[in-house]
Amino acid sequence: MARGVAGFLRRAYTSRVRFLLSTRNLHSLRESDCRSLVNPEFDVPTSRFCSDNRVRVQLPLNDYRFGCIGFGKVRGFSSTVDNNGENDDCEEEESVGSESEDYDEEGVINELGDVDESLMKDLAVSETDNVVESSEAARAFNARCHDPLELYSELRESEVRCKLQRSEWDTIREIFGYFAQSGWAANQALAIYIGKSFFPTAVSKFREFFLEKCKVEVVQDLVRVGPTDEAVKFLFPVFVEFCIEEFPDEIKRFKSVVESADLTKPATWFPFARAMKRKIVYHCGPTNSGKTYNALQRFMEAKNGLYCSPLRLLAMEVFDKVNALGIYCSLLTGQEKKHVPFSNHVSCTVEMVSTDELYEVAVIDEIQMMADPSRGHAWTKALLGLKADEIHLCGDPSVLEIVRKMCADTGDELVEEHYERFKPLVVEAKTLLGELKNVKSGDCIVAFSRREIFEVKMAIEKYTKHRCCVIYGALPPETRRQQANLFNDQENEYDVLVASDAVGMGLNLNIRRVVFYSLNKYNGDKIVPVAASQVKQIAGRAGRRGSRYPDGLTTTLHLEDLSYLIECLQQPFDEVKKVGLFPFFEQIELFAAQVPNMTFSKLLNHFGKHCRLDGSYFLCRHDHVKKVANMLEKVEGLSLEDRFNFCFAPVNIRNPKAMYHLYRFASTYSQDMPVNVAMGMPKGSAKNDTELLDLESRHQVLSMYLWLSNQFEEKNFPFVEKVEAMATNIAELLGESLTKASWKMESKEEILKGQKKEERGYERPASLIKLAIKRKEENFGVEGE
Ligand SMILES: Nc1ncnc2c1ncn2[C@@H]1O[C@H](COP(=O)(O)OP(=O)(O)OP(=O)(O)O)[C@@H](O)[C@H]1O
Ligand SMILES: [Mg+2]
Repeated sequence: MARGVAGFLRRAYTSRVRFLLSTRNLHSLRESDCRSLVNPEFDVPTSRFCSDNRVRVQLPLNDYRFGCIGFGKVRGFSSTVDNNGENDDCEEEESVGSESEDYDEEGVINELGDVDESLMKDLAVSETDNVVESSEAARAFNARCHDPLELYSELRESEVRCKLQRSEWDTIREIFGYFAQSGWAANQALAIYIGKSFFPTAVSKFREFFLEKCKVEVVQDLVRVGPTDEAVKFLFPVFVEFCIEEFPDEIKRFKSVVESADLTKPATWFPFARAMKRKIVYHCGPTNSGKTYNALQRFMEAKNGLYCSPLRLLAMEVFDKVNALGIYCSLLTGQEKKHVPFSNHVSCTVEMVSTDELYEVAVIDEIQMMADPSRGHAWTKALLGLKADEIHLCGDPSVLEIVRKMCADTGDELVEEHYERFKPLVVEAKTLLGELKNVKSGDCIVAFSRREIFEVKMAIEKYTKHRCCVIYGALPPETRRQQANLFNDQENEYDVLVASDAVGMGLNLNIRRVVFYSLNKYNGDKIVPVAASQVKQIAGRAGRRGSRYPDGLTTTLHLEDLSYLIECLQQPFDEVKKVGLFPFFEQIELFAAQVPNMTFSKLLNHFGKHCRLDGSYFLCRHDHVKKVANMLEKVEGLSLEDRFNFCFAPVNIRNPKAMYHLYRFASTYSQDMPVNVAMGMPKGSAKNDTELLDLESRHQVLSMYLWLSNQFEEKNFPFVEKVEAMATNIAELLGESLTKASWKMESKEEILKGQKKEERGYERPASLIKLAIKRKEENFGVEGE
């Protein structure tokens, strides 16, 4: 018995046939009636009469069909409808080879690729309530046997314009207005490749046509029904016929666009991986349970292997660790390629995964990142595309179910290994009672903004004997590593770490206790509570096996945050329903050919609007790519591929200096000239926050240059060595600056000096003291911007 979408399609379809039957008597039921349901011109069904006087409609192989906007694997079904149209007499059967069983209703997606619940609702309503039959006016209307197809033919041939009264005219206008607003009709129209953007135009032309040609009695019947769903459902088949005849070019164009934005069945994008018999081992468990350790054991045993890391820092950590154990291993990140002679092992960042090489063992760390809204596609691609006999996935249980599903799709063998934490993480109920002077040696204070991090560091160093190292996202990995080493090393006075969520993934640090300074975070748009999964990840840095403090503790600075911390730690992992995807350049190129003369940013928008995805996948966010694309619009002479590469360069779009340099790189490149960094070296370490920010952004520019040098030819980016040396020096200066940092953070006014208000993006939270007072007053209200 078909379930999910197939069943749903069948219900929707049967209901439609029933509707048709309810408007006609048996003797007038013809093949063309079925054609009004699904048009053969668009590869939809063939229909025929059976000898038992029943009409059988066979839906052939196609994914995008009338009556349902389902994409994907449903290969077809047949529906046999009894001539009296009654439910009990309805016989349904599934065509041979239907794959509908493993499909679910999530596969019903709209033009934007989201599940369209209104469609589901609409169709469910048409199934259960049979609106047509429930309405008096509609029944009378149907009784008059307006066959939509016949009506259409009549309208086409008619040359008389009927005379309408003012009130009739108004009602008809309302009916067409209602039609144009109908989500149901817009969704249904997609099946004949009338896109949502074209739908209103099509309806408006249809109205003109209808009013021009229609017979007065039909109009009067319609007026009686009024602007209702019944009227829409009656008019729709006529509209379909009209569109097919009137807009063949638009339909053809939209069909090509839709087909070229097809992201369904991503497993089939990697035929070599599909040809292999891969074994997937899922190391599934909470933080600090030995997942990565065990996967790496297998990696090191193999004759060749690939380790895919979520962070450059972690890729470096594995690179160092594995080489130290005598296994030659190279390093590959967007910015650096360190080839170790005779190495058969590679430690890389997940974005750098090559699906061309063959490996015995590959490790994909933090596999739950497949669900990351922006970067998820890199993990999905690695899992689907890696050519490795054995792939070890390390991650929490949130993606276990979807990995099972993906393995069933790819035909890979899945072995699950479940882990428990080495030691339970203990929550300290006392908290720091709002006083940073209560910090202890081995504490890691976690804050979610750069300003908070420095305020905490300054306060601790001013009021206690402790010294602090800092780790946050804008620091180069080399500096983060230097700070982590400084903190891990017991031979110095740096015994407290102040960090952002940049410490959250996989790192092994000598942390005794993780203290959340706050549990709110700016998400690029507004301030929101930190997600439970992230809280767990970060808290899981405390008490790592083999560290100085194998018993982990966690708590908050403020007592009022404690309950949220406990809630997060107790929450089971949410099951991930969808994982990220993003098109390859070749797919974008194919799509671009269908929509010529479109700017790159519009092209990406358009792709996002029209792409088709299976129910288990979502299209990753690419807002920052679009922002870069907009900026680079003025740069002429870049090929689509060049533009694609420049737009994906790692750049902080809120940093005008970095954006300026990216623009300059692209325009120099477009003139086929060697790209230079055109940036001097600072004289020494930073003496204040402005200088520190300057060092950070200089490093970001250099890092971007190195990344681009790996995407383009050497002749275009010839100064790699010089830039590498500069980047190393700046990372060192940053390290020095951080260890010496003791300046007062600048006020908001000072920071804003020379910067327009709207450019500053994130408004940093108030100072430590002000924030504490505010919190007490508000009793931990979540603040938005
Ligand atoms: N069998 C083992 N023998 C010795 N040390 C181990 C063993 N298993 C794990 N460790 C050590 O325990 C620490 C945590 O292990 P690991 O990094 O593998 O945890 P994890 O489950 O991957 O955590 P996370 O989810 O935070 O990445 C590491 O320092 C690792 O070297
Ligand atoms: Mg790990």
